[in-house]
Amino acid sequence: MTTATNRVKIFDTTLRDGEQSPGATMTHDEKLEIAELLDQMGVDIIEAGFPIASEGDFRAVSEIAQRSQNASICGLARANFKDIDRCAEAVRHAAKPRIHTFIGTSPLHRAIPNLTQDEMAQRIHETVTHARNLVDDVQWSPMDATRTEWDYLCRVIEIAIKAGATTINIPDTVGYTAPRESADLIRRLIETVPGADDVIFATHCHNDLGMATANALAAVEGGARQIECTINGLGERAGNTALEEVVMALKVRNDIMPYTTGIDTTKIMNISRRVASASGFSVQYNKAIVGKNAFAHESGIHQDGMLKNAETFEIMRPADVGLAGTSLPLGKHSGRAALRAKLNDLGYDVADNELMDIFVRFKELADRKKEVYDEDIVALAQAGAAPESNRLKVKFLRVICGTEAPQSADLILTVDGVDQQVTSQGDGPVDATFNAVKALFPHGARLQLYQVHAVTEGTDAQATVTVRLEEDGRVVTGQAADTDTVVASAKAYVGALNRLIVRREKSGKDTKEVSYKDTV
Ligand SMILES: CC(=O)SCCNC(=O)CCNC(=O)[C@H](O)C(C)(C)COP(=O)(O)OP(=O)(O)OC[C@H]1O[C@@H](n2cnc3c(N)ncnc32)[C@H](O)[C@@H]1OP(=O)(O)O
Ligand SMILES: CC(C)C(=O)C(=O)O
Ligand SMILES: [Mg+2]
Repeated sequence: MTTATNRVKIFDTTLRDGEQSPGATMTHDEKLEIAELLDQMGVDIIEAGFPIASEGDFRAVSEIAQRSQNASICGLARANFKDIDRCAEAVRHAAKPRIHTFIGTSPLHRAIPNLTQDEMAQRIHETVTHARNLVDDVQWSPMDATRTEWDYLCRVIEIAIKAGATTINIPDTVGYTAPRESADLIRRLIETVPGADDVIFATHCHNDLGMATANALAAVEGGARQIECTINGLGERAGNTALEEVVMALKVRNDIMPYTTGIDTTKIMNISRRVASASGFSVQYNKAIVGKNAFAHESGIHQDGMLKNAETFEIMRPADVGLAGTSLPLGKHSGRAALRAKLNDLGYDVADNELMDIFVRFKELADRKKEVYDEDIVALAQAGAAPESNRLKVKFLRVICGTEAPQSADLILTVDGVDQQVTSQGDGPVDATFNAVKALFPHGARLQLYQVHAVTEGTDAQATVTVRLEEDGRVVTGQAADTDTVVASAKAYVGALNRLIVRREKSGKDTKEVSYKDTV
């Protein structure tokens, strides 16, 4: 039975082994919701808890058993009648109930209850027989199988099969094995143990050495037809095999691993997020399949490739795991192709020279900012380049501010191509800066509006500053964006003055009357 089929059963233990992670406890309602999602996504067996562990675990397993539509519902039990009876009681309402009983068979684990090999063998015979008298579907696990002596492992597995176990799970309890050994172990057990062909062999791997997924897949190649796993790889210590990883590996590399599962992979992202929020274990950004960056590309060369052909840098489609699409976040490593695509998305159809100008300012911004958001790009596109014809340009600004007044601003303003410098004081850094501008470019315009708007969230967000000036009925507005609010303020103010100069020229007013402060 074991290897005759290429269908691999998925046994999810998020609610049992996953919940054993310190700090990952889930509420009753969260467990019911996650079980429902697991059932809907096509998991074959849900290990819903350890019924003897607590009243809460018992209640969760019983209720999940009653509600489950498709999956077998399994509970865990130690090798004693009390645990097994409690487990049977919890799963009895399931359409397909399963008892999973286990005992540690390695020398280290045999020493804990201080049982001889014969005494433990006898205990296995009695407990599996007892479980099988209660339900038809019994899974037995020699805990720490990968550190159990070969002969003894074969002996106890044979006993469990003879006592009625229908699934033999081979746990790598402490994440000790490696892929070749994992495959060989299952293959040799199936070849050696009498009755092995009548049961399903399962693999249950932990990730202590980061090999849980590789070991589980290798076990399948060795003949295992059930993978025990958890959503997001949640589980004891470094976690268990991640469901999403083995399922997607079997799907994407079906050419070399021709096995199938019953999982609807488009439900992966949703359940991953739900488990993350219920357990409080957020998913690391670079986690395979479900990490925030698993389908995100920031580097220009990758983004350019993705825009031309998504297969260049993605081996699966985001939709296959339930994601709306690939994301091409803009950052310091991005190039023009992605910037243009983003501008187009945001409704800006820019000519090549405009793109070049925005790109230069975008790179300046990206060098200072962790992430460049859509709103930042809009701000860059709207602020526009300082035209070459502008008579005033902010070249340098340094402000001293803090609890001790007065605040001061050291400004170099390029006026008609000549750098002029002044240090001014004011009531706050913006006031000091505006005083400095006024000192270098005296004018009678009245400040009508000064407005600061944080473009995005975070302390490194760009500020967009709007300055509106009025002079002789002429109203001009300047706008600028920068991660430094005072720099944005200076640029917006100077931008408004440049527009004022243009308006004066257009209205025929002699600009010569504008006197520039002649200082260094
Ligand atoms: C590899 C795994 O994931 S194994 C599953 C681990 N999960 C858990 O332990 C979570 C739930 N556990 C619990 O709530 C508690 O440990 C309980 C309710 C099961 C037991 O609690 P307690 O009776 O207070 O025992 P405690 O946890 O201190 O020690 C475990 C006992 O189980 C025994 N034991 C451990 N595994 C097995 C087993 N497979 N079969 C029989 N007995 C076992 C130990 O020898 C020890 O027995 P002792 O009390 O006679 O010394
Ligand atoms: C209970 C068993 C199967 C287990 O979780 C392990 O050995 O890791
Ligand atoms: Mg485990």
